[in-house]
Amino acid sequence: MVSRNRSQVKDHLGSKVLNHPELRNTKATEYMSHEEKYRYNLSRATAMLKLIDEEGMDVNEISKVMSHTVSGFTTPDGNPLAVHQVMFVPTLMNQADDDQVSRWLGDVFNGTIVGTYAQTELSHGTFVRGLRTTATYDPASRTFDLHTPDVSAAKWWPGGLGTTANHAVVMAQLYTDGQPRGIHPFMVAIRDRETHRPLPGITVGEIGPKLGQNTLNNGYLLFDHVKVPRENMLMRNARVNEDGSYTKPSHQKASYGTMVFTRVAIALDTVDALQIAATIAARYSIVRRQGEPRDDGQEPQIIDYQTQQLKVLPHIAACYVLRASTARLWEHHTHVTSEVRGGDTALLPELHATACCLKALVTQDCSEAIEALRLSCGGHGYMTASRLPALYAYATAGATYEGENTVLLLQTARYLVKQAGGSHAPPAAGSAVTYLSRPADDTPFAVGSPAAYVAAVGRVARGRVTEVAAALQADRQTMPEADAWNQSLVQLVAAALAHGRYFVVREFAEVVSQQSSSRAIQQMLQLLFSVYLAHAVSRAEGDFITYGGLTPSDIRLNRRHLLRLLAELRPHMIPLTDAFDLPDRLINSTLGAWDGDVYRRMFEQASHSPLNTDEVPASFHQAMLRSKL
Ligand SMILES: CC/C=C/C/C=C\C/C=C\C/C=C\C/C=C\C/C=C\CC/C=C/C(=O)SCCNC(=O)CCNC(=O)[C@H](O)C(C)(C)COP(=O)(O)OP(=O)(O)OC[C@H]1O[C@@H](n2cnc3c(N)ncnc32)[C@H](O)[C@@H]1OP(=O)(O)O
Ligand SMILES: Cc1cc2nc3c(=O)[nH]c(=O)nc-3n(C[C@H](O)[C@H](O)[C@H](O)COP(=O)(O)OP(=O)(O)OC[C@H]3O[C@@H](n4cnc5c(N)ncnc54)[C@H](O)[C@@H]3O)c2cc1C
Repeated sequence: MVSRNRSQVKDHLGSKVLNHPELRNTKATEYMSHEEKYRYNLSRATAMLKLIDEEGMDVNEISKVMSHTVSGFTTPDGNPLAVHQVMFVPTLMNQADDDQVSRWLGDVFNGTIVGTYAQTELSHGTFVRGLRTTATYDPASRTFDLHTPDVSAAKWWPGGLGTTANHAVVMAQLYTDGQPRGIHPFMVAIRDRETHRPLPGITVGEIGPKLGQNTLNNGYLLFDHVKVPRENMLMRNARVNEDGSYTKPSHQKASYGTMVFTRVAIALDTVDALQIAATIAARYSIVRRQGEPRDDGQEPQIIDYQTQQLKVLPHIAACYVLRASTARLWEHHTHVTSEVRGGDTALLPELHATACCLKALVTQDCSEAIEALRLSCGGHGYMTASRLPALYAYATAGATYEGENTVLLLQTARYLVKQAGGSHAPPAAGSAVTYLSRPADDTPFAVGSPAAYVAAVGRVARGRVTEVAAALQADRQTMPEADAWNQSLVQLVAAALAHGRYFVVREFAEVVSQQSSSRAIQQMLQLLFSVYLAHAVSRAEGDFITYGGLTPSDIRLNRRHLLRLLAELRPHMIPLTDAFDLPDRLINSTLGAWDGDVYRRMFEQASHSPLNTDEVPASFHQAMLRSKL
């Protein structure tokens, strides 16, 4: 399979990280101050960056060492250099022209330039066209004037901006020749390279605590008529010439390319967080015994409760299915990007539509799944030391950043309804939307046949898309476009998710059919796929009756089938999570260690509480006794 499926930690790079002299020794950060946590995470992030540079890693290797599996170990509270690595560097590589690349990349790679991607403003994140930071070109001085008109246009959120970056790619409204030209990227120095002080005209700082990822170092940034040389507009796509004349990009959304890349990376990466959570919950569900003793005199392992199996096992299947389909999306992105660089943008619209819906589907599924897995660990899952709260905080952030999920699903829906209505360029060979222009797959539904399930998932997607496309078309005859669109929003989102589900299951079906290494592996993949499919039907029974061709009796049969499959999967649960190849140091959970020694670990972590240092803490005298007086 694809490179991301190789062991991430037992290979050369993974073990380099785990055994690196500046990384191998970790500290518990729970009781550190905000500043101490930042310093700890930053120094580890810097060591990682040096390692990436020393090893000369390519993008696939970087994706492994930056993955949540590894970065949860290197930077447990959020990587202040993540946006530098995942967005700033790729933006320069893909949107700067060759001269600019040679001007900046040396300093980026030697660590002199540390950057961020500054797009979102206080009042605009989703609606990128509405950003209000301006970049006005003056041919006389050959400079852009970057300006923040008022506080609502302050940049707000960029990772690493708070106190780490000295440069930013700033997305701003370009004005040249007196004309607005839309959003363009500018390379802007924001802090002095030597002193790290903000440069004249720049106001910059950190935005404050968040649900999680507190050392991502998100920041704010305002410009007071900051002059930026003409050569600092990133010019691989659009250009502003010295006289102020403007050359359009080859694709109107070329400057959104970094967002597409990051959406693909997030989809791939959020599965890492799910794998960790699933491993923790699986191991804990074996160790934990509670309830009326059985014939053997022992209380039951909680995993033997049917309800617990439903809480845990489908998410293990999801790890396999989502990992494979997102890895294939990653490969597809690499292919389309090289075509776009060669000037052929034909595949870009569909890549954008697919990246949007997979990023949304995966972050939504994974954050819901991680929360279910956390609940499956009862009270102990609520403890920070279980790691489950932090994994949830990580996954749910992915539902908002890089395009809020509803908004992204609406982008996919826009593409799908155009395809269904024939108003878009026809899809290329191998496209994921050809099913919309073909008759529905009428393979009869049969419990136990993955192919029949996949066909039903396809009918749901097709039914959802064609129905909402027709409703939209009808409304357009009687009301303005924006009202017609708003009238269908909920159904559009459902259609895009259904399309995403179909994409995922078709990709996995192909992975299973291509797998040839052993019959046992083939059978296990089939079982995992069957669990995923039966669970997908059980989560959306109404859809499968309405559009998928299932009868109420099929639905009842599927419910029983799912529970039977879970019982079949249960003995394989530990090998299946062990196969994620996550050493204890990377899991970093009191509940999820390999040896299952949960209760000792819980006491051990409690011993670190500063409130346990003295038998009677000073606060007793300072607060409680005083309040009694
Ligand atoms: C060297 C490198 C190494 C690498 C590292 C490698 C790997 C990393 C691996 C692991 C790490 C993984 C994950 C990272 C983990 C953590 C990350 C850390 C922090 C997160 C950082 C977060 C950053 C951000 O959030 S940045 C801000 C993101 N903001 C958004 O996403 C805003 C969302 N809004 C939009 O994108 C747009 O407003 C819009 C919704 C798309 C609408 O745009 P617009 O109004 O301009 O367009 P229209 O809707 O009118 O559509 C017109 C037309 O354009 C088409 N379109 C739109 N976008 C695109 C596109 N991008 N590409 C192609 N086409 C596009 C649209 O479909 C319409 O087409 P039609 O007219 O034909 O219908
Ligand atoms: C942890 C984190 C890190 C981030 N890092 C960065 C970064 O490095 N750089 C950067 O530039 N930005 C960053 N962001 C900002 C992020 O990209 C935005 O927050 C995100 O794109 C969502 O935009 P918003 O905040 O404007 O949400 P809003 O758009 O205000 O969303 C609020 C609600 O409005 C709904 N809504 C909005 N528009 C529509 C619509 N057209 N149709 C239907 N519903 C709609 C949404 O669905 C949502 O329910 C980060 C955010 C977070 C949380």
